[in-house]
Order: sequence, then structure tokens, then C-alpha cells
Amino acid sequence: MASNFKVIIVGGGPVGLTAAHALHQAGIDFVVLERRETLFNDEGASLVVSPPTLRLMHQLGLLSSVRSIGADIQRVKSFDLAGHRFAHHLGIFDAMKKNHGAAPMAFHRAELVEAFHHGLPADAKAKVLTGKKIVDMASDDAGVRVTCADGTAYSGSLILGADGVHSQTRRFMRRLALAADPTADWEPEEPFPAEYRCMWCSFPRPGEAGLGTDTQHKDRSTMYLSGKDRAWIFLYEKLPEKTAQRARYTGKDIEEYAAKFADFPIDDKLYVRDVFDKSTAGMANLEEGVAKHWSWGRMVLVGDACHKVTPNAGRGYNNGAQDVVALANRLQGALRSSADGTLDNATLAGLFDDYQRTRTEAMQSDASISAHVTRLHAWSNTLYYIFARHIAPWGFVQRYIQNQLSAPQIAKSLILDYVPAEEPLKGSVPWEHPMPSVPLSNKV
Ligand SMILES: Cc1cc2nc3c(=O)[nH]c(=O)nc-3n(C[C@H](O)[C@H](O)[C@H](O)COP(=O)(O)OP(=O)(O)OC[C@H]3O[C@@H](n4cnc5c(N)ncnc54)[C@H](O)[C@@H]3O)c2cc1C
Repeated sequence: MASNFKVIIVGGGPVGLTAAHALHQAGIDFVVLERRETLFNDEGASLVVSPPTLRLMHQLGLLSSVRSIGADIQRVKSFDLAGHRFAHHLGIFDAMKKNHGAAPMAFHRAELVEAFHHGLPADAKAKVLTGKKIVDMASDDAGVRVTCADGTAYSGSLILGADGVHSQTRRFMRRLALAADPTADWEPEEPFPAEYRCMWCSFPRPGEAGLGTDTQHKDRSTMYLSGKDRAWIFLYEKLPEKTAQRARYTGKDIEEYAAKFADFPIDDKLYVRDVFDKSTAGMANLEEGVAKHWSWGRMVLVGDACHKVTPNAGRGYNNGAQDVVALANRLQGALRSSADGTLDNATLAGLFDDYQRTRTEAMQSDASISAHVTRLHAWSNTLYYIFARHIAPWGFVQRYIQNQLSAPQIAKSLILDYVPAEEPLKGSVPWEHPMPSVPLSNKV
């Protein structure tokens, strides 16, 4: 049955483009509307991708190309402010490699987004539009309509909000929900408070590839990571008070902030002052939280728009990719059994509730790990200090975390159930969702 269904993806970031690939594989029509003029702004940050996302990339035909631009994380060191190295793990992810067939891989964000775009076939690439800032949205029983700042408008069956932590889709959903029912229990427009902030920048790799370091200190900490050609620093600080107010930092703020960290060591003989590059720097408050509502009407959220974690543990994009899989599987399944290739509001509401329930459960553990890692590095209280400084440095603790805590979660990760592929990652822990081997009617 040919589908009359069209998804409007708001946001051409890593999650929006992952959604474009997943929908393309399902044969579901889509358009990506990205507000920026270019998709590959070199904004400095890295993205560390975990084994479940590497598996998904294999399904999307991207794994071999992205592997050539990434680096496995091999070694992790921890320092204090005086430069004393109190932890050194060579082969830090050996247990994960043994369990799941791969270690986490570090990428330059702009390069990864470019690889996602490059990997789309020409007809799908033509559906990714830039310079399309969404300024209005409507959703009713018949479909959706979005209006862009340049005056153009797009109609479809569903709005998929992949527009990040300050999501306009989330804002419009809230506005429309409250207009329909002023008593609806809806959270504030900016639902995620921040307790920490972070500045990041990138520069040519100064030493070995695949090195991660952290420098821990009370309420202030740094991380360093090296990829294939580039490396990155992340400078974290506890905010004077928790706030849900969106912060916008200027170039001057960034330079003053970086100056406070100039003497932080980032490796045995390397300091923040040696590598800081204001031309690639960005800075933001680190919001944390999981939204209460992930959908309304024919609008649904994925990625940072519906859950935001601190970046220390590298879980943000990886969870956004899992959202895309969970949602795409449900949409593809529902459209396959739809007689006329459409889905009504009631069907979508049931599908969205099921999607949110599944993903919220899975998110809890990663949100908690991310929050703990940030507070461990910032010695946020005595217990965190003792664990970070005296317990975590032991190799058996890292192996325990990977074998006992991470492995069961990673094994549960989702893959597209309509894209047959060879299993690319083989380890000793079986995947709960094996790669589909049969070409199940994979076009709706
Ligand atoms: C310093 C740092 C390091 C990180 N490291 C990692 C890591 O190692 N691993 C990991 O998994 N995660 C990491 N994260 C988190 C990760 O960056 C996010 O989880 C991820 O980028 C979320 O992707 P997204 O597509 O949902 O949102 P975004 O990346 O925010 O993209 C949203 C897109 O929507 C567009 N947009 C916004 N509003 C509109 C509008 N009105 N109209 C049209 N388009 C719009 C934006 O321009 C943007 O392109 C890190 C985050 C930071 C800050």
C-alpha cells in the first residue's frame, strides 16, 4: 500500500538527520527543515558514539564511512588541579569491546553530521532544506502545517521535533495543548533546569588519538578528548544557583571563562592555556531533565527536545538515536497495517504514548549516570569526592561498571526492525534485539 504519510522533521542536527535516514529506509516521505544556512557549522564539540548507535549506523549504510573519521577511545587518565595523575586506564573500554564488539568512538560533531547528510541518497538529500527557521505550527485531525521565517509553509501528516533543548516544537505543542484545554497539566516553556555550565572548543589533535582525560576539582572540572584528527576540551563549572533561564554567552564571556581554567592540566604536560581556541568555542548551561509530555496531536519530540543530560558521559545523541529507532519502528509498523496509508489522531496518540513510555524507562539510567559523572568530576559532596578520587580509579571498578551496570542496558538497545543487515558487532553479551535477517516488507 503506497503511503500518503509525510513527516516534517524540524531540525537538521544529528538526531534530525538520523530520523531522515530511518524514514527513508522505511519508505516514509519526509522533509527536514533546518533553521541554519549550513548543516555543518564547525561549532567545536565532539560526539562520542556508543556501540548501539554504531549498529544503527551499520543498518543505515553509514558505518564504514563514519569509522574512517572517528577514533576508538583507548585510554583515560584523571588529574587533580596540581597535575597529579591519580588514575590511568589503558584499554579503558576493553570490557565493553569484549561484551558488545566495539568501544565508544569519538567524532567531530560537524564531520559526523556531514557524513549523515552525505550518506543520504540524492532524492532524500533533496528533502533536507536549510535556512528554514520554523516560526509557527498547527496540528489538527487532518494533518500539520509549519510556517518558516522566510514565509514558506509546509504541510504533512506529522511534525517530528528534533530541534534541540530549546525546542520550538515543544513550545508550540504546549501552546496548542493549553489553548485546547487551559487546565491541562503542562510544564513550563523551558522545563529543564541547569546546575552546571560548560564551554567547549576544538583544535588539531596535539597527541595520541583516542585519549580521554578529566581534571577534577571542587565545582570546576575539565575533560579532554582526542579523535582522529581533532581534539576537544570541555570546561565545566557549577552555576551560582540552579536556573531554568536560558543563558546566552558572548565571545567576551567565553574568553573570561576560559581564562579561569588556563592552568588546568589536560594531560601530563598540556594545559588549557596551550590549546584554547576561541574561534571554535561554544558555551551553554547544561540543562538536565526528561520532559513530561513528548507529544500532542500530530506532534512528537525526539532527542534533546524531550530529554537533556549533561555531556560528561556522552549519552545525549546516543539516546536521541534510540528515540528515532523506537518511533520509526512504530510508525513503520502502523503504516504497514494501515489500509489507506494514513494514521488517524487516535492511532498516533496510542503510538506516541507507547513510544514515550518505552524510551522514558530506558532514559532513566542514562540520565542518572550522566548526572553522577558530572558531580563526581566536580566533587559535588564528600561521597562524590571519595568515590571519584579513591574508588573509581581502580581498574576493577571500571570493569564492574562496564560488565554489571552498562552491559545489561546496552544489550537492550533497539535497532530498526524493518532494515535487514548482517550483525556488525559481535561480543559475548547477546543483543536482545538481533538484526532482522529477513527483508520484512520494509517499504510502507
Ligand atoms: C559539549 C557537548 C558535548 C557533547 N558530547 C556528546 C557525546 O559525546 N555523545 C553524545 O551522545 N552526546 C553528546 N552531547 C549531546 C549532544 O550534542 C546532543 O544530545 C545532540 O546534539 C542532540 O541532538 P538533536 O539533534 O536532538 O539537537 P541539536 O543538536 O541541538 O540540533 C537541533 C537542530 O535543530 C535546529 N533548530 C532549532 N530550532 C529550530 C527551528 N525553530 N527551526 C528549524 N530548525 C531549528 C538547530 O539549528 C539544530 O541544527 C554533547 C553536548 C555538548 C554540549
